[in-house]
Amino acid sequence: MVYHDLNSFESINPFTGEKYARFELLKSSELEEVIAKAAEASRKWRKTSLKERLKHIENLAQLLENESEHYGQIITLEMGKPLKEAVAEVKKCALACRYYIEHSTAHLKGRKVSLEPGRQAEIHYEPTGVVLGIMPWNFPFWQVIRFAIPTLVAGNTVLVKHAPNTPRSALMLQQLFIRAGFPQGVYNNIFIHTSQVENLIAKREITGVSLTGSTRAGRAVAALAGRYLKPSVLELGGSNTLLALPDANITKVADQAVNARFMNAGQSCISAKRILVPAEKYDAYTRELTLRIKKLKTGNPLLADTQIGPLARLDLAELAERQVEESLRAGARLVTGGSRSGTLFAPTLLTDVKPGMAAFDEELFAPVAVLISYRNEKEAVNLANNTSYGLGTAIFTNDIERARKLIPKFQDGAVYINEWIHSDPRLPFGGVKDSGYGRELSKEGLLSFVNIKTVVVNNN
Ligand SMILES: O=CCCCC(=O)O
Repeated sequence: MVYHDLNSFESINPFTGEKYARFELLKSSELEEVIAKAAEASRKWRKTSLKERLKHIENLAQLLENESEHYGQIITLEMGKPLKEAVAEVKKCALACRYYIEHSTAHLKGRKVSLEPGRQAEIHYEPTGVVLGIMPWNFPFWQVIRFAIPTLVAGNTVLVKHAPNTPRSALMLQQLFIRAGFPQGVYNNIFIHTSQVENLIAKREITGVSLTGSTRAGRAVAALAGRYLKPSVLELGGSNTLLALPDANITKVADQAVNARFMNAGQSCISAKRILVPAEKYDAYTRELTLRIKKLKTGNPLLADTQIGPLARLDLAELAERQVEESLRAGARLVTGGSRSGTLFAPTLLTDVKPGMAAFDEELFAPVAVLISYRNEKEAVNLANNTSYGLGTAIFTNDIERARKLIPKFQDGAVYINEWIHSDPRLPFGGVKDSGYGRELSKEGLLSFVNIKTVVVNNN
């Protein structure tokens, strides 16, 4: 197995190690040309009607729906998620397009406010210009679409800096936008090094930046956005809690916890990284989870029955291994898994995990379930909030009213009751604390990069 060179854009199959392609970084002069084209395109694109913009989004939705298998293969070969999940990811991109086709007119309508007789106010939503998206590899189509579609619908153009290990997905997305008929310069893939990002954010043409990625990257981008006064949206790491209340159905929770933790081999910000169960049911949960985790089929992500593919890069597998080993040394117990062959990480269950251990304190981006016990509700809430992250908590119980009372206690961007947390184009998505700020998707995502213009008309 080979390491990715993260200073370049390299497509390597994480299951076989086969190198597909390596792409040159844009030279400064080439990047200047792209920025100029995006700015020129933005002057025209902002004047097109919403209907015209949505026509292109409709074309894109159709391409994504009709060719989901093809693009799913590209994702799987490049970052290793099981083909079934990759195809579902592409289909979800089409769903996001369809959500905005249906709702953008209402969301962008603005509103009127009557002030005094003869005085009226209006709130207009206007595009801002060219918005930069810095996107990750774990959902290489979905995260880009989640940023780009609302941003384009609002009348902006975009530059997209994708992750260095998913350049083929990046190029396929660029092609898709061209095939869907978007004018030249509206959607721009840029292969640039992180060191080029500051100059880009500093440019007058760049009017905002959206980053999905690590908290470390978020801090760096937020500092630049602050220095150059550009609005930013940050969707960063997470350490979501899945909390089973004492009355919850153990089988149902175990099924959902395994889905919530092992999807995409655990490489998701919203994955259930800490499973909290009552102390008196700890052994039962350990048994039920172990049964399910042992059955997970690991291997070639192209095969229909594979549930856990390789991790996307060798260095990520090594990092996860280090986190598991450190947790074991600190007193956690390994119930199953724990081993690795190259990028293939065995589905793992750690129990007896406590604050202070890597498996509790750090984001574990791997197929590792972490089981924690609590003695009472207060302790459960404290444990859930005992993290720097704040994306989401899922509560399982038959007592919805009891769960409702807990909602304000969680320092999170989302609380789901009796469902594992996943994003949905109809709902705002984002976090608090080290998980970032701002929201994507739904109406809030559409308004992330608009100028909210207040207009007052005085007829007196
Ligand atoms: O790493 C973040 C994953 C987000 C996945 C989703 O939007 O469902």
